[in-house]
Amino acid sequence: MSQSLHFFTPTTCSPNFTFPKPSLPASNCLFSITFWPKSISVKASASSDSNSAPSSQVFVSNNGTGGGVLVPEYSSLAVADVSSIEVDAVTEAELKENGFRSTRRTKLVCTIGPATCGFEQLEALAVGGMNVARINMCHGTREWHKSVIERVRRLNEEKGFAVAIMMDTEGSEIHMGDLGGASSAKAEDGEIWTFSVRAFDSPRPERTINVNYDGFAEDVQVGDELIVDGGMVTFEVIEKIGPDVKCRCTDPGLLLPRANLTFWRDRSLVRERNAMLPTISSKDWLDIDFGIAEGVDFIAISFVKSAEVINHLKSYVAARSRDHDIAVIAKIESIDSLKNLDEIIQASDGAMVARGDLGAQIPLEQVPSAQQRIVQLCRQLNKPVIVASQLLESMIEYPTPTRAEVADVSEAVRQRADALMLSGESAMGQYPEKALAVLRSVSVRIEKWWREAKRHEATQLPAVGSALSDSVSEEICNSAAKMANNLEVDALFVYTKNGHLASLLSRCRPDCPIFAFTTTASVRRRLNLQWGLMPFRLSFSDDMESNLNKTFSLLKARGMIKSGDLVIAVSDMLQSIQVMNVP
Ligand SMILES: Nc1ncnc2c1ncn2[C@@H]1O[C@H](COP(=O)(O)OP(=O)(O)O)[C@@H](O)[C@H]1O
Ligand SMILES: C=C(OP(=O)(O)O)C(=O)O
Ligand SMILES: [K+]
Ligand SMILES: [Mg+2]
Repeated sequence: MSQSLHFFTPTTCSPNFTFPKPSLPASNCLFSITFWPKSISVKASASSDSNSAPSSQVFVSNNGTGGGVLVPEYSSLAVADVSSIEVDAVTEAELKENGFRSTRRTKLVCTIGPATCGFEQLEALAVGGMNVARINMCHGTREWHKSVIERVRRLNEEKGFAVAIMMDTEGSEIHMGDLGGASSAKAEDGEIWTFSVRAFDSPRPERTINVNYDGFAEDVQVGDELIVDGGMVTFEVIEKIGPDVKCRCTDPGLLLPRANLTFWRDRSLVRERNAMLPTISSKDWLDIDFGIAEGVDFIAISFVKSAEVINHLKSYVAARSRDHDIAVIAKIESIDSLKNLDEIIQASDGAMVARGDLGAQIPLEQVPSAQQRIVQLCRQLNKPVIVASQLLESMIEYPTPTRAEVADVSEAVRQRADALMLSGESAMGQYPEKALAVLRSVSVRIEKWWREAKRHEATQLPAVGSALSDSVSEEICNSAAKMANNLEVDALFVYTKNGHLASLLSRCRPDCPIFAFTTTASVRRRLNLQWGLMPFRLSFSDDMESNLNKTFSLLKARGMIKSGDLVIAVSDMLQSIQVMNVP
């Protein structure tokens, strides 16, 4: 026997629309609930017939201009063409082997570098759970990045993955040159190194470092502390000779190509000049044009200072990428981005807690509270959030993580961030797949622990949109997620064209996985960054009865669901909630 609950929202109907009586008995329908502007009426009906006789449904169009009655045909569980739903083999295997409950909800982003740029290496990462591949425009040539994008795309096409591409801009940060081809250089305690804006002949003279910022020698003062990569190596400025700045190493360590540089005076970051640099440099604009032309899914903007630059970029992108949306992610990695956090996140399509540079700009002990604040705010404003940098730093060199790293990953999962990111671990480390496996297993374990402990957060999610139709969507998703937890359903199904309803469900962080059905490959890839969403590509109609029957038969044919599984479905064509057992 199956059941269904319908929530209808006549408030968004045209004025002369009249509601027909539901024709009963409906196929899988035991209850229908209708939301009226001032009252709620509940109708109950029962059917012993579990064969799929369709029900009449009242639907309300999502733009609030129309409505009508759908009487689906008696077609339903016909032979399914199992190829007409796109899902990757990993999700499929995960569902078949472990069932709904144990699927991973936290998404994983891998930075692609020399260690992972080959097709087989990329495939291994996709099989290992990579949801988003990040290319960092600080490093490598555009041709190199183009080849990575092409390989990921081929992987998606040939193997059914929905790995999204995130392009990360260089930004106007001050950084070192590329060490003349060396993979690293060791700076020892007390050594004198020269930092200069002069380009050196190759081979690079010993203990010299090129700096990309012309104002460098002018800006630093004798006595300043020069911090490489947020503290991997520290120098003290001892002398300035024209364009050359002589520094003594005070904290030894490994210098990596293009490592970020900050300088501190009297224990605080010198940022006056930095604040004058543009967020998006001329080189970044060329990279952005490249990203648009290549059809990347996300553009992450480094060193965002204000919402203005996000709005500027979003309108630029919207005017140039007509055929598919590119989401703009704000990287929170500077003092200014923390100051203007609310407006920046409000303007963006998502955010990244870029702890690498953030930890070089604020005292390290303030990074955890900043992370928590950013993650919470993103959740409230319904924007996906990525926790990035040094999650498993030691795994660049070693095959197992430190206990402290596992605790850090657990904390990010416990905060219910949408995604975790690998940087050097996957770009140039010795154990990219092992690092990914650690993120995967820690995520699954902590998520399970959270559910078992029934730690549903008490936090009330504030309203996101202001229009009535937005509020209706939010209420539907909040209610559906709550019902899913209370009824312990196996899965939530969401049918969404632009992905909005899926993100609202994800925001509720329900106990069960969310199967998100969408019609385009680009929306499917974008949804792959969001917590708990399993994105499928499927063509569907405005007729929910036939959509559900089609989905059930396709998923059953692939062994991803079975008769009797309890499912709650919501859709953005028909603002309703339906509860049913898979027939
Ligand atoms: N496309 C690339 N080509 C060469 N090396 C790369 C590339 N992407 C990343 N790397 C290497 O991986 C390291 C970590 O990557 P990431 O965290 O993205 O950069 P960064 O250290 O500059 O913040 C980089 O420092 C660099 O050594
Ligand atoms: C993710 C970060 O940015 P990038 O790796 O580009 O410096 C960071 O600073 O933490
Ligand atoms: K970057
Ligand atoms: Mg950074």
